[in-house]
Amino acid sequence: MGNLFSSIFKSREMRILMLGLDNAGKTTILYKLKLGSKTTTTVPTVGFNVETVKQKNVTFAVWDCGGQQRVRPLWRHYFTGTNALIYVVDCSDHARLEESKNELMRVINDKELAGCLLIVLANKQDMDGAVKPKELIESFQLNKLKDHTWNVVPTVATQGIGLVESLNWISSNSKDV
Ligand SMILES: Nc1nc2c(ncn2[C@@H]2O[C@H](COP(=O)(O)OP(=O)(O)OP(=O)(O)O)[C@@H](O)[C@H]2O)c(=O)[nH]1
Ligand SMILES: [Mg+2]
Repeated sequence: MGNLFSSIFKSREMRILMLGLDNAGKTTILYKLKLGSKTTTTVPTVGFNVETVKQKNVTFAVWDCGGQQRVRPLWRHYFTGTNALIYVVDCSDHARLEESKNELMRVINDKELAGCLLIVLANKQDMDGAVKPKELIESFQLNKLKDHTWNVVPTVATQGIGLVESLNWISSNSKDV
């Protein structure tokens, strides 16, 4: 009985790594999740931000790394122990979709991220001509990913649309925590 009780009510902790090109909306997402309706302005991240976000019985430690090209080599230092990768894409930035895809493939195939969940946020859906999740799946060829459970969620970070749903998808699809 004690075990049953604790397995139902025990709070879980998950380590979340958030990556994506500069200007994708990562820091906006982090603080929207942390602060809710309060609006925040962001500056390009040099280094990282980390915040804990509680959602139901899960505590997410969300690591938001700067995406500028010169700081991308730092990403790998945050891989160890990651339960889920949130990869943020600016869907209005057609010119850099290919670059974004290439960075994702480089990262997700790293041994340190073997078996972690992948959720791709198709962000900036409020912008005219934004690439839709279906098109993103095709251009990123996500169906070729065999070693990761993945999902694509449409988001508008500035309005908080799609963010809590993304955390819920992560907690309900994680096996080992
Ligand atoms: N229209 C629109 N703008 C957004 C959205 N999400 C973020 N932005 C804007 O995009 C810009 C960049 O957002 P950040 O959150 O700083 O981007 P970042 O991914 O953290 O960038 P780096 O720290 O340089 O890696 C800001 O001006 C945000 O207000 C969105 O869903 N729609
Ligand atoms: Mg940032």
